[in-house]
Parts: sequence; structure tokens; C-alpha cells
Amino acid sequence: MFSVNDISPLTFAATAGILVVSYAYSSLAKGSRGNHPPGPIGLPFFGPRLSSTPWKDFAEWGKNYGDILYIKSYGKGIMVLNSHPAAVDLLDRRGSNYSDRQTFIMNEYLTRGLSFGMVNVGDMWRKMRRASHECLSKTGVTRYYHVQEREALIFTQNLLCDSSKWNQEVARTAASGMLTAVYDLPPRESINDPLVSKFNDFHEILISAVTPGLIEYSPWLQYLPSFLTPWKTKAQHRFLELSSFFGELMQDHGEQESSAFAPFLIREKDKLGLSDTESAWLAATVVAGFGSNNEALLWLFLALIAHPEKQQKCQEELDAIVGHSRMPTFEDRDNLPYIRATARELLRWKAISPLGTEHVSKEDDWYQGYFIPKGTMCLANLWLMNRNREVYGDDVEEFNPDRFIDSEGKLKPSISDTKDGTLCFNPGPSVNSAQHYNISLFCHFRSMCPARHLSNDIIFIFIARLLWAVKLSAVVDKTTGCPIIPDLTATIVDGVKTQVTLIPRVISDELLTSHMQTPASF
Ligand code: HEM
Repeated sequence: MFSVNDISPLTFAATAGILVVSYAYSSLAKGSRGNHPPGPIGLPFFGPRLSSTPWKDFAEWGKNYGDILYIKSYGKGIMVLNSHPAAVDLLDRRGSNYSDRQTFIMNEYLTRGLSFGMVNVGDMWRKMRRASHECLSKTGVTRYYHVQEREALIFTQNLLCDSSKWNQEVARTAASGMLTAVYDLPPRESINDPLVSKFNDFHEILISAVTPGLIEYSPWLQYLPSFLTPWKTKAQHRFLELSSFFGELMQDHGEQESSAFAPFLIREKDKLGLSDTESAWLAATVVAGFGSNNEALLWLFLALIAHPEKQQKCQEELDAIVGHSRMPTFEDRDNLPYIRATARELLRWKAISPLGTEHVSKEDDWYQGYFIPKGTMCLANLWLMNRNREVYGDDVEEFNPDRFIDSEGKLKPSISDTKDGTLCFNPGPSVNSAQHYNISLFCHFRSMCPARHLSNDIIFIFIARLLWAVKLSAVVDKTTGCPIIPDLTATIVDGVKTQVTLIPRVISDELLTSHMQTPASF
């Protein structure tokens, strides 16, 4: 019988050598730490320390480690793509491997996989994308023009009456516009409107469902007996309660012959292949997207208050093109390049979704000599891409709409205006135009924001109508006599807090009132 004692020291050393080499080879093939993209290591298991603005941490680390970072956080592999070409290569060209979403256990219990923004690429995702395309495509959104125009008018008028709670008014209007677009409901008058509150709560629920808590780090906890997991029962009840609420909304407001989203989902039910519950959740999660528009409009106030000279340029354009006898409409859009540049700059300056949505790799992959294991979470650092100095110049931190205006005063084309996304915004002599891109606000990947046209429309018409009617100024500090300029380095995490003074520019309130006669619904 063979025994270890029979092996000579030489054979033993040779065998051990072969084992070490083959272990090293197989770990390399499986992607040992050494073969992952570089990145800081930090504490065992916990990984490197992340601040409340991780996109800034990633940008800082990128200076040492390069455009593709890999970190392990709480045992989870995360790859961060700091450059647009790398993001396009992986999330678009190899999108079939990187289109899964991170699974959050809490999200599964609360939404049963029906929250549109968190659906994995697959049958359900395709159905939801197809259904939303009808109403959110570039031509589809034209049906909402009058809804957005009217909301921007009501918003402006309400601010003229009382500007002290301007940020609440922003929240009201963002929710109200989406409720009309989806359920064909009349405008909501107050932030305390029960439906607005309900969707505010729902928005919070969706966020909490994807905010990692203890259960995400210790998934086995979910299998404990029910008396030890009351959160599970609570989440399941919440799902049923929300499903029945959204179902009733669909029934009450979805049966009309209007071109709002919910009635469309009901009419086309068979063609779209979505069950009643799935349609109800799709409609509700589209409404919940108002949070992003709300955030963009909050930043708009800060940008305009801090930059009266940019505001004035917008108003000069409005005065020249629209005049004082009528309000701007979507028909004026092509003739208002500076307003459009302001809208675009707003989203570049303060990325609303700085890291996009998490993508997860389905299979092992190799990229630029690095190994990316299956199940790696991939984040596109959109915040940083929109601060590429080679593309935007050295004043990337500034709010400067002029960067999008060419020497003839026209709006420069944006990546969304080009098919292949390879447009170079500001090519210097050393820049390879095929490698540089101008703007990455909504992502250009397979799961790019389906509401990008709608959001662009909303931001455009709000800037146009608001600045047509009023001038925004900072409040003056009574003791110093100086204007209180808001903190522009703050992030939405800190909250957007500032006071604003409104100086009316319109001839009379009657003019605004006359615009209220526009149709109230579809
Ligand atoms: C200024 C406003 C907005 C910005 C900047 C924005 C940005 C984004 C970004 C960056 C993504 C991630 C794409 C990816 O990583 O793959 C995304 C996805 C998404 N957005 Fe938006 N968004 C905005 C408004 C909205 C609104 C109003 C809605 C609701 C109608 C919405 C619904 C979604 C959905 C459902 C997804 C996930 C798409 C999918 O998984 O296929 N967004 N958005």
C-alpha cells in the first residue's frame, strides 16, 4: 500500500512545487485578487471606507488606480468604471453580461421584483421597457406637452403667491405632473394631498428596499422562523397593501380613452402581456420616478440664484424670442438654445443619479487583462464622466450653460443627438474623438433611463416658464446686507436648503390666469 513515507524528499519537493504552480495558475484563471482591476483594499471584510458621496471617493481613488477600480466591500466585489469608454465597452457592448441588477432581499419581499428600476434583464424587463417605450419615447412624450406646460404655469403662479416654501412647491409639482401623465388626474393642489403623500411614501419605500441593511449582509436571517422575522411578514403585507392600492388606481383612472400611461396599459393589456398586478406596479413605479425630477428642479433654483448672469442670459433669450405677451411653449424649444443649454448643464453639473443603477455580471469576464468574476457589481461613475476636463474644459465644477453653445449661438449637439454616441464635445488636438463623449446623464447603456425625454421636457419647460415670469434672487442677510448665496458644494444628501426672493417680470397676474384656461386633461 502506498504511504507518504515511501516518497523521497526530492519527489515530495517536486510534487509540492507542481501543486503550488497549478494552484497559482488556477487562482489566476479564477481571478485572484492580483488579477482583479486595482483598487484600495481597506479593512478585512469591510473593505475601504466609503463616504456619503462614494462617487467622489471613486474619483479620488481613480487618480492612483486608473479608470477601472475594483474593491471588496462587506465581502462583495464591486467594479467602478470611471471612464465613459470603459462603461460603453462593458455595460453596452457586452451589455448582455452586465445587465443584471443587484438583488436586494428586502426589495424582493417588498416589491416581488415588480419595481421597474430594479428588474433584471429578462422577460419581465423586456415587457416593461416595451410598454414604457410607447409613452416615454421621443415621440410618445409629446402627448404630455400640455400637462408639463400647465404644471409649469401652476408652479410659477403658486410661487408668485408664496415663495417661502418653494422646495415644497417643487415636490408638489414633480409628483402632480407624473400623476396626470400616468393616471390622467387633475393637478394636485398641495404637497399634503393624500395621493402625493402616498407616492412620497412609496418613493421612500423603494429607496429603503434597495438600501443595504443587516439582512443583505446576512441573508440566512430570512430563513429563521416567522416569530423571529416580523419584518418579513410586514414587508409581505406592505406588498399586498400597495398592490391593491395601485390596482384600484388603475381601475378608477385607467379605463378612460385618454392617452395617459395607465389607460394605455389597460387598453393594450393583451399585446403587452402584463398581468393586472404587473401593469399596476409598472404605472406606480413610473410615477415614483418623480423623485429624480424633483431633485433636478431643486438644484435649478440653487444654480439660478447663485448665477444671476446666466439667469439674465436666459431671460434675454426669452424676451427676444417669446416676448411678454404670451408664455413660452414647447413650440419655442428649437428657438431657445440657451434655455436648453441651461437644462443640459443643470444635469451635468449635479448628476441626479451619480452612479447610475447597479449592474451585475452574469458570467466571469476578462477586460483589459483584468478578471471580472461572475456576480461583480458594476457601477458607472456618471458624476465623474460629466467632469471630464478634456471634454468640458477646466471649469467643470462651475455651472456654465455657455459650454454647450457654439460660436454662432447654437446648441452644440449632444450625445443623445448622435446615434453611435462617439461624438466629441470639445476635441483638443490631442483628443481622439472616437474615445470621448460629451454627456452621460441618463446612461447610454441597455438599461438607460426610459424617462430621459420626459425629464428633459419637464426641465426645459420649467426653466422657460419660470424665468419668463420671475427673476430669482438670493435673500439678503439683514445684518450684513449681503445676499445669502447657497452652498453649491452641498449634495442632495445634505439637503437643498436656501431662501429665495422672486421679482415678478410679467405684466400682470391676469396674464397668468388667462393661461389657466388651457385644457385640464388629455
Ligand atoms: C432628471 C431626471 C432623471 C435622471 C438624471 C435619470 C437617470 C437615470 C439613470 C442614470 C439610470 C440608470 C441607467 C443604468 O445605469 O443602466 C436611470 C434608470 C431608470 N430611470 Fe431614470 N432618471 C431620471 C428621471 C426618471 C423618471 C422621471 C423616471 C420615471 C418615469 C425614471 C425611471 C427610470 C427607470 C425605470 C430606470 C431603470 C431602467 C431599466 O432598468 O431598464 N427616471 N435613470
